[in-house]
Amino acid sequence: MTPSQAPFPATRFRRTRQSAQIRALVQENTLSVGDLIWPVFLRDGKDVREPVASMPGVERLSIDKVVEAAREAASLGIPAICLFPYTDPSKKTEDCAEAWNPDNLSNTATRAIKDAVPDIAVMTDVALDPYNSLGHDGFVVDGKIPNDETVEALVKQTLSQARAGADIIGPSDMMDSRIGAMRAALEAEGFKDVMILSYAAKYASAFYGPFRDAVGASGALVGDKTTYQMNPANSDEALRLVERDLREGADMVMVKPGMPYLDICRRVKDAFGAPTYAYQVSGEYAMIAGAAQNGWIDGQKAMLESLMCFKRAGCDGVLTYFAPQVARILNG
Ligand SMILES: NCc1[nH]cc(CCC(=O)O)c1CC(=O)O
Repeated sequence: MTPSQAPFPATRFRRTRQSAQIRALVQENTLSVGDLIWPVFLRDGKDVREPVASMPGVERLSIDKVVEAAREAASLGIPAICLFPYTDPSKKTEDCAEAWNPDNLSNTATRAIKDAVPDIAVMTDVALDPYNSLGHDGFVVDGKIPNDETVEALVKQTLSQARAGADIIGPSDMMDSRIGAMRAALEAEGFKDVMILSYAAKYASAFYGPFRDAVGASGALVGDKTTYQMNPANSDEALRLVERDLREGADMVMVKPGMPYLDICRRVKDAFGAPTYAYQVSGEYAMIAGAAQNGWIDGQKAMLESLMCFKRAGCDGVLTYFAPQVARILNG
């Protein structure tokens, strides 16, 4: 499209900005509650709400509390909640077997939410890091992360989540070929309607720091994740990964982190037109919430602006820790 306009003064751009009513008429994008996926942190116990120090306003919730949270989210109109477990360190092992335990925290919470709150979609996380004593998303063998052995484990984890009732499976591990393997296993077990939202373009990012605190993986992690997560310098590679994952059967794709990667969101949406999501990650949340707490920015305005920008960049939706807060504002 080539924008065309008459020269000044026939064209005065400020004419279409002169009042709230006129600005509303020419607004190109909208943010709505239906765009939100709410990531929440789980922990064991009962009646527990435990603040996450590096994410002001975010708490780890025991299962009874997460059911309450899901009920509230559903009543606000939030379509999906995404579960991340804080695993007791005594359950973390090098073989990561807790990841596919049918009764692990994530699967137990999924069943509890699906029972009590049928009208919210449950998304789960596929990766070994919450269960790995070495903190990586895959197995660690001789200091390396073996791809194919890890994919076998991710498939077991996927099936345990589908059996627990997960609606959307979110592989965040960045192993090659996992989408195809997961899709085939889901199909073979009759889970034809279980969706896959692939973390297709996931970058090795410093913005995940507070999340690793929240799930207790910071202390455990040996080394970094640069042999499987993407180099922040790359953009063409993101398109190749998205194409690969769509061809393997992903229903939806994600770019992660969000705000520093809006150019990737736009390229992905333009190139494939697939349902495209961004993850406004823990460090992005912490920057806004932390600055707001100090009185350095208007937290509410910054939150709304940041989320609108994802829509402008072509995203169909956003995973954001701000979901309930923003839903309350949007609902008036
Ligand atoms: N499988 C790990 C995982 N899943 C979601 C996040 C980050 C989310 C956030 O920072 O909010 C991470 C962190 C990582 O890759 O180390």
